[in-house]
Amino acid sequence: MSALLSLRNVWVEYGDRVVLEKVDLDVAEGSFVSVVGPSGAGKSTFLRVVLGQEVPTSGTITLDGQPLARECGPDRGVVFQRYSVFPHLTVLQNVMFGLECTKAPLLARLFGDAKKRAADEATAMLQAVGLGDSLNLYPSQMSGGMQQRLAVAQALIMRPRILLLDEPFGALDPGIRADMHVLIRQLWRDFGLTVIMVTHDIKEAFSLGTRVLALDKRRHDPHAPHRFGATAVYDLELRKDEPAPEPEPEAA
Ligand SMILES: Nc1ncnc2c1ncn2[C@@H]1O[C@H](COP(=O)(O)OP(=O)(O)OP(=O)(O)O)[C@@H](O)[C@H]1O
Repeated sequence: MSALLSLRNVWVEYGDRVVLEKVDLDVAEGSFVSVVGPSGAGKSTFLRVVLGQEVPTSGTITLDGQPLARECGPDRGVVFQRYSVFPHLTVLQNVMFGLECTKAPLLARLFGDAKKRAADEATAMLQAVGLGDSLNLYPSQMSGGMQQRLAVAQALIMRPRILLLDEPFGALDPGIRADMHVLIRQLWRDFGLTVIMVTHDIKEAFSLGTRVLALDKRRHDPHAPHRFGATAVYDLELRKDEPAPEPEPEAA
């Protein structure tokens, strides 16, 4: 199967500081790639490059065989650790906003039948993430877990080719985090998603991912720690089909 996303000899450097070096990677459609690595290894930089927020110093990235567009389009969805929802919009408006921006780029507003169709589509997506009863709430009226569900719905409504998750559950309490694990696996299966998730939680990386990628420096110069960057030092293909079931919570 040809790769959905390919990185070839990708380097990211800031002045004389090398953050990523020689990253070569193929991500198959339908895979769930967990990215782990020590703090400062360049995991978020890697995501920003795939998102298009950052242009690599050298190397090529293709999505569906095409060079990655400079600006992030609807082909890439993203959910960050901190809530990226609009506080002044209701849950439903937050999810409709992306559709309105795409379908009515000048006004970012839809009317009549087009608006009704967008509302129906957004409502269905909100039901899929478990917020079907919260359409008219504002983000400030919701828990952190609910806001992350909303952020996931916002990303998925654009039907991205690839979903990027940057520590999406890092700020959540353990119980809520477990609920989010169940949700994201279900969405991954139901929507046939391709996911790249950065996490500090090794257990999370292995329980959710079909593949675990570790970014770290292969070479280290103690006299010039910035001289070498991180690359994929481990690349473990776990399962072809679907992740293992969520482990039972540990007894207190
Ligand atoms: N715009 C920038 N200019 C200079 N250095 C940068 C820039 N962005 C990131 N860096 C450096 O690149 C390195 C990698 O940062 P990055 O945030 O990608 O690491 P990370 O693995 O995601 O870290 P963490 O796990 O702590 O979130 C860090 O040393 C950081 O200081």
